[in-house]
Amino acid sequence: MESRIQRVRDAFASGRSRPLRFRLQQLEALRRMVQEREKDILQAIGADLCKSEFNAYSQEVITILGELDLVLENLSEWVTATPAKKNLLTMLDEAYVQPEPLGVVLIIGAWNYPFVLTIQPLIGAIAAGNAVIIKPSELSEKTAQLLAKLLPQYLDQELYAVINGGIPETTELLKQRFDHILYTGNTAVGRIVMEAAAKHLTPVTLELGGKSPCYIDTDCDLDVACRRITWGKYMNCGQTCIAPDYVLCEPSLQHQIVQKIKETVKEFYGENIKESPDYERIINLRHFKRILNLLEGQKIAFGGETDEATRYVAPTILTDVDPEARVMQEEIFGPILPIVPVKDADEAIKFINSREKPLAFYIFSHNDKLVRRMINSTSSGGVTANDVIMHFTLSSLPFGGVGSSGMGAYHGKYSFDTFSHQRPCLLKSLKREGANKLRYPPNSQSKVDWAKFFILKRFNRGKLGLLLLALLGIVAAVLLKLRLRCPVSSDDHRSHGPALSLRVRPDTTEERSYSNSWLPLPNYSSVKQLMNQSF
Ligand SMILES: NC(=O)C1=CN([C@@H]2O[C@H](COP(=O)(O)OP(=O)(O)OC[C@H]3O[C@@H](n4cnc5c(N)ncnc54)[C@H](O)[C@@H]3O)[C@@H](O)[C@H]2O)C=CC1
Ligand SMILES: CCCCCCC(=O)O
Repeated sequence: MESRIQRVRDAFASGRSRPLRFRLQQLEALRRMVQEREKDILQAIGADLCKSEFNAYSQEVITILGELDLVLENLSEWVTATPAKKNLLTMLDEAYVQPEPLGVVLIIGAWNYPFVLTIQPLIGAIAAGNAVIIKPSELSEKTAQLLAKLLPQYLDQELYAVINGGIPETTELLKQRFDHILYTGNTAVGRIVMEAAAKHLTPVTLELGGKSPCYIDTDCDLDVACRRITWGKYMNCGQTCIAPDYVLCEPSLQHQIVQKIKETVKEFYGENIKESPDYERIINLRHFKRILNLLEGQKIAFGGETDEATRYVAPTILTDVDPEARVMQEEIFGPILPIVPVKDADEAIKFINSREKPLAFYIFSHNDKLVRRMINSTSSGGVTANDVIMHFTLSSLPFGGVGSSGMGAYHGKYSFDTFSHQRPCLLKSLKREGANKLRYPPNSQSKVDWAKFFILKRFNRGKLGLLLLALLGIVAAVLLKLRLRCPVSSDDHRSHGPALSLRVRPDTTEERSYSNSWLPLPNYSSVKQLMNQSF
């Protein structure tokens, strides 16, 4: 394993993952893979989770194709250095922030959406110019095998490697040094990952789980709310990290909610749910038994049927659930929806805040003020109001947890940022040494005054020189502003302005032409004179 990772590290050290052109090529190859091998991908997901091709496509493949389109369209902008604000001391220098790849990234995927949860972070890591070790979940075995077969056929084999295996292999993998680890899975293993990462001071993104609450207000269209909740709760047989875990509502709503969800389940999955191609199964026997245990001693208002042979658990609703019950202590990750009655929204807020911070929070209400109040009085990885799951699908939003539901975020530009180091660069010239005198010893009150002026923009009114300098500074700033606003002739070497002169892409680094001579400071020599007099 060590030598495998070393090969990936060597490939990264060769520098070939860095040029924008290369990154785009790899991402295009990945898109080709998804398009050309769509059938294989859908079949593997289907075999792992008993999922129809339609569902595998709309829950997983579509997300990846959308993410690839977005990244391919925007990457050239994201890799570009951003000019940074300067102060009086650095106004003649160049200051910019250049995103750079971190190095070798480890991506550990989970089984519940085995394709999207592995490939979506991979897209971000490639986009940011990294080399990647991909460790798919061993529980979604078919998808893991397919990824190990397909990715090397389309991507650079040395830079991107798939390592398959179970806990022993992952444990071994975690002993190695990486430059970033993105782990998706349960909170307990999240701790193991973070501990292993700490040994190498490796930064981590932890995409964990938790119990995502769903508050239903009395001022709400219950038909719509229950349809959306039914969709998000029973999709993938409840095995969705941001599924609404439980419902909080006033006692009077309980019965209606049960009725409406019951009707919707029939509408979605027909009379015989077991026969529905849209209803999945629990991933394995261990999880099946775990979910069964959660039902013990509970009031089942709907569903509750199970079949061990096929790992079927019917869409189920529990009512009047005691907050201390086991089903309210751990993430359910199955098709069971407990309803916990609360007096009102304030009690719901207290309830949520008394527990670990969840991955998602959902609120259904016509009352916009209440929606905002509940958002502002709670904390969670993400929020969707009047729907569930949907914030995951918007790649302009960062996706991730907070507190015990995780740390860091990804999706779209946020993935690029997660896998990049934002490198601050200040490029000075060896000239203009006079201006630097004030920071060299021996120090004096006069130098401190100058430093105050340059850095804090404060000056001692008693000192005429400084006052004059302040005026000059203002004149310089006004001139600078005017220059930025006014069009300049094309033969003027200063016509590019600061923003353009700083737009650098990784494969065109050699073309850097940031000239800092565009900055007008006609009074520089008088400033210098003044400074020299004063020191
Ligand atoms: N925040 C998010 O984006 C998501 C979070 N999740 C959370 O993941 C959980 C379900 O996934 P799991 O059953 O944990 O998935 P899992 O059993 O597939 O484990 C995830 C990964 O951790 C590795 N792993 C497992 N045990 C390990 C150990 N002892 N040491 C080292 N590595 C180990 C596995 O090899 C696998 O690649 C739920 O809590 C769910 O909420 C799931 C999907 C998305
Ligand atoms: C519609 C696709 C949702 C995927 C969400 C991934 C997860 O929450 O486990």
